[in-house]
Amino acid sequence: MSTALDKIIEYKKEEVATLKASRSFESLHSEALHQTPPRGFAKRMQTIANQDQNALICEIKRKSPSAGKINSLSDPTAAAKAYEHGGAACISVLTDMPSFGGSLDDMVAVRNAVTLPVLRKDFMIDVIQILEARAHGADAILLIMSVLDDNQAAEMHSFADQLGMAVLLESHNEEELDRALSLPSPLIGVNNRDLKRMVTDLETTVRLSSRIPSEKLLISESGIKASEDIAMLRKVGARGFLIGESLMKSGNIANDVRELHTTS
Ligand SMILES: O=P(O)(O)OC[C@@H](O)[C@@H](O)c1c[nH]c2ccccc12
Repeated sequence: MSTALDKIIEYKKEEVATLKASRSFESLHSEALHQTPPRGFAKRMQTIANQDQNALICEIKRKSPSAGKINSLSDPTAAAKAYEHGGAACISVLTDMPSFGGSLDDMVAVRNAVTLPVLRKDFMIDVIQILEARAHGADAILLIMSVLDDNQAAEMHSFADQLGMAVLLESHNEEELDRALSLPSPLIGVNNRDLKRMVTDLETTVRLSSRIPSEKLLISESGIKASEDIAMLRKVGARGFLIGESLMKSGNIANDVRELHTTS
């Protein structure tokens, strides 16, 4: 049976083919090299985590396969500024249009509106998407272990390294996590949401946490709504948190970010 994730990967392959047909690797590469330098995404996450505080990656998204419509968000920069004021470490912007209603234009606008490092959140299956991300100013990318084999993950990781970008490695089970841990990035995301079945369970972070060595930063992703969630996840060592839906639906984003940021 094909899952929501399978469908996304199918149209990503088409998007990549369209991109390759419209842009040469060389011209995109030169654009990427002429961009404003990357902001230190991993450094900022680690500095905050090392102070025993919560390093929040706050996310901009309009809709999702699991939640449906979240926020019509006529101006994503207003939310981004509120994230910054509330004390977010970094910002993630969904750039996938069909399933999440986002775009590279959103990401560019957000990055121009804040001083925080910005992650291009999309389904990366080819190095050209990383080049495209940097050419639009992205400071970091997400690599989802379940959609990449070891060779692809290693190749894409080192390509991002060469461009000076940070890499957030996402896993959802033991096998994916062990593969992520063998790569150099310190940013180890555990997605509490099963992208195949679209069910979310914070216990995923709890279960996988013991496998993560102390030199890596555990970032718990998805389904985080309240201070109690953060307090529980901190107990198993998480100091990084990726939060979207609950903040996008908040009536006072900056306040909510501040509360989550300072939860101990
Ligand atoms: O909106 P939430 O439940 O707070 O989750 C944010 C983020 O973790 C989620 O958007 C996400 C995590 N990994 C992904 C991969 C692709 C798309 C989306 C995601």
